Amino acid sequence: MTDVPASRIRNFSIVAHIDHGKSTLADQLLRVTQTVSERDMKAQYLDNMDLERERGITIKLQAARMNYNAKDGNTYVLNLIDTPGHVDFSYEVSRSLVACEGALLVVDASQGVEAQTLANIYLALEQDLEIVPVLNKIDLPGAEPDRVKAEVEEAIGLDCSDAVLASAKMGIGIDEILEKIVAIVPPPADNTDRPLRALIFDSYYDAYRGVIVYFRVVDGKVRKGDRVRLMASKKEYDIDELGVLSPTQVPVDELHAGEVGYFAASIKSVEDARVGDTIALASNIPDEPLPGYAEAKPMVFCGLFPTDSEDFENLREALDKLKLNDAALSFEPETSSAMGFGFRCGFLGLLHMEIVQERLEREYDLDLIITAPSVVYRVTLVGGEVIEVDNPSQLPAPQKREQVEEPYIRVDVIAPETYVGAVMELCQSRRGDFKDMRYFTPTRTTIIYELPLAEVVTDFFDQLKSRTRGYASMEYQFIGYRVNELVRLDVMVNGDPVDSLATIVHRDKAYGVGKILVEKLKELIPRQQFKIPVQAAIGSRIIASQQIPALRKDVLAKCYGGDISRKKKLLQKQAKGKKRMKAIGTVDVPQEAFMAVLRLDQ
Ligand SMILES: Nc1nc2c(ncn2[C@@H]2O[C@H](COP(=O)(O)OP(=O)(O)OP(=O)(O)O)[C@@H](O)[C@H]2O)c(=O)[nH]1
Repeated sequence: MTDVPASRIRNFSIVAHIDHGKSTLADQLLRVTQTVSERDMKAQYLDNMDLERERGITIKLQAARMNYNAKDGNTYVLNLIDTPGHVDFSYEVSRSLVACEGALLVVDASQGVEAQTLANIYLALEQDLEIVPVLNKIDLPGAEPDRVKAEVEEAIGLDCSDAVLASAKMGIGIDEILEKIVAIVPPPADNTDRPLRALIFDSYYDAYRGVIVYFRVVDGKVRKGDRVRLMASKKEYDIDELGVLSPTQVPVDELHAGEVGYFAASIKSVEDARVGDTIALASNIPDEPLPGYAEAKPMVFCGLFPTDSEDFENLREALDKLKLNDAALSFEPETSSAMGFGFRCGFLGLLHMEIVQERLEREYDLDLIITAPSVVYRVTLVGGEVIEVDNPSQLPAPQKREQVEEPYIRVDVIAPETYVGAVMELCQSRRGDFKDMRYFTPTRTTIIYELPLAEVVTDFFDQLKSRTRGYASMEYQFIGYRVNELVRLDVMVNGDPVDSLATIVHRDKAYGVGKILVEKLKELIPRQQFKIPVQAAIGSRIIASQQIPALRKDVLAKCYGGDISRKKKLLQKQAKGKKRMKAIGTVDVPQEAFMAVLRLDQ
């Protein structure tokens, strides 16, 4: 199985915007090459996590090896390396692209170029990959292949005269795609004589065999039983099992330069075999690792607290388990005066955060209070020391600090031109700096802004979607830290400061935010037997205040007459609120209150 010459190997990935049909096309390739029998063919074979399937997004990338009998009479080994499609994971996207020589660019012929089409294709072009353009969904009545071809040419500068017109759903154009892969994607360089260097492009934790490492051999060869060194982590292991992915794991004895496969070596956690690391032979370590290893750094943090403090240990266990399989997740214990014991967790981005939260609740049955996400601030203290603050309540007092810097991102929004005004208004209101706007067709534009990440981790994406009726797509990229006039806004409930409600805001926005925040909290915190003051403060200065009136005997009394639907709504609201509450002093505060700061526009 491994005696294929490099000239008969093609390594490629598929890049596409979400929903443009990447998984459906991958299924078809597996089907047509008979890699997976019709009987075993589950829909969307490559997306095998439940959560992924439900959300219809690809999170973990995977690989599949296919044998293709081409029209030239030769059999080729095609390695498909699946790339995750979402913005949070662009680091993983670029790792998997490094493992390839070419990429299929899949664009929905009824939709056209979207933000992630552009972001992913730029990553591919940066790696000098050969691109095979594919216009998918040509079976749809709304498909406009000629218009979309022109769009791709204009936006990316890629010749589309030869683009494949395909329908992954109907199985149209699949043979043509396979032939194009053989013709256009270059074979890997035959570097089998060099010392082993292989790139890890994915890994996952298996309870029985330890971490399964997916890799591409760039130089040299690797055999079962070899002792390997992971160059970044400097750890060494003996390979217990080596194999290829077709797409189930099939053991082999040896893999050489250009091939893609997996190994197991009783590695305890994915942290020890991180994506992007270089595998070498312990007995023959090359001078340089493969380029480009960078640790994925958490950008967004939030607090996770069990509603029932008895669940703290269960939460720790659950996080430990998730961490085995997710090197990018970070967490450490956090003690909050208001919330008790919990964990401060770091994520690559918002989607990553949502997925982890959902898993904890779903797979581990934990009832959690989640605090509003925060970015990492860089604070220079008086005296020059620089510290990182990922928890607003820990921002040192003004007299102790010299300056505060916050992370900035570049956001590329693609939208029909009718929504340009709406997009710009949103970005302006989030402290954005306008950078550029470009029409790539008479009716579609890219709008580029630089924005503080903190303004985007709130409800930016939801707002963008609702203000453009779902027609805009976006992509973001971290560009560095900038100094700003930032202050900490504290919140007091019934006179007690609630550290988990503290937030960092721009000085110019502090009054507005404080005012709306206390109004929101007044709505969200259920009435109790006594009056509850809710206040927002900067330092010792109260800048806004509201009072939650004491409970009347019958909460439904205020619903006049027979307005049953309003009554129902109120009861539902109460039932929902009851589910997740945290007692802060004598006041029960519901989950929604901790997220109130994110929804100030509504
Ligand atoms: N009509 C039509 N629908 C298609 C075609 N290809 C895919 N679809 C549908 O488009 C939707 C999205 O397809 P997927 O293959 O899940 O898209 P994807 O790009 O893998 O999405 P992510 O995994 O989220 O990145 C599904 O409902 C598919 O059935 C096609 O050629 N024609």
